[in-house]
Amino acid sequence: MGPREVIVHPDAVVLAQAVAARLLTRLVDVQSVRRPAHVGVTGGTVGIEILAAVAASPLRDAVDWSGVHLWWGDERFLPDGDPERNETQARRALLDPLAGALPAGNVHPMLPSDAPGIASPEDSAAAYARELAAFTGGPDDGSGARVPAFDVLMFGMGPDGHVASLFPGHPALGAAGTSTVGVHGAPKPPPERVSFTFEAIRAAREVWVVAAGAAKSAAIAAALGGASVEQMPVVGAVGQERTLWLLDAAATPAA
Ligand SMILES: O=C1O[C@H](COP(=O)(O)O)[C@@H](O)[C@H](O)[C@H]1O
Repeated sequence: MGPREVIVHPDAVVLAQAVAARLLTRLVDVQSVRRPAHVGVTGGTVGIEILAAVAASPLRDAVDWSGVHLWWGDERFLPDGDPERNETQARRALLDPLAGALPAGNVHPMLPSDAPGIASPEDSAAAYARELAAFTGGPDDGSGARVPAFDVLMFGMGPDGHVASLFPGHPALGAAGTSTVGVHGAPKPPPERVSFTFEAIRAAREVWVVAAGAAKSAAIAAALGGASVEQMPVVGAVGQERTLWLLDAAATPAA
């Protein structure tokens, strides 16, 4: 695992455009050497702006979307189509514009609260763990965090330093031996969520943390200053090959 790289862009609009361009370039590069590519997208303000910027970019046609699988690092445990679901927002921002290019079978949302057989965040988490394991190749021995080797796993960060739906001091931080965890009592609504575990996150080739706005700068300062994962979960989001923190100037603490 390499050192964390911090890249600062002037404002949130440029940040979203730059991350979109970076993502599209990464996909083109990956597709020149292997297929399929696996990407984890994020919800949140800047996360959805990035997806909209991807949809609006002429570079999107440089990617063969039939060779890309899209996943989510966390989801709000709500009914299908709820406007607060990360999936619903991503469909509007990116998936609907890509319809026809990105096969429906390549899109892997976490199951909503009203899906058949899903009664709890744990049910949805378990279903997602099975879906992830099906894309790892090799036999499923039913143990551990079995995930595809994500080419990019992207996360927003809350003002409290949460990443995915792993919140400071929350029991889900310690989930082990599995790729996903059901979350109850999240301090940010809705309280019930489904999240990747740190084991799943740390298996990614590249982890990108994206944050914009002055409300994030105290958490960034604490994380860069050596806060623990328990205090600032974002510090636990580390990739195998690369960890990028992509910030705007307002989120960047003064040197
Ligand atoms: O609830 C969530 O929040 C975070 C960060 O959101 P932001 O609006 O402060 O950028 C997001 O990354 C996560 O996916 C989402 O579920």
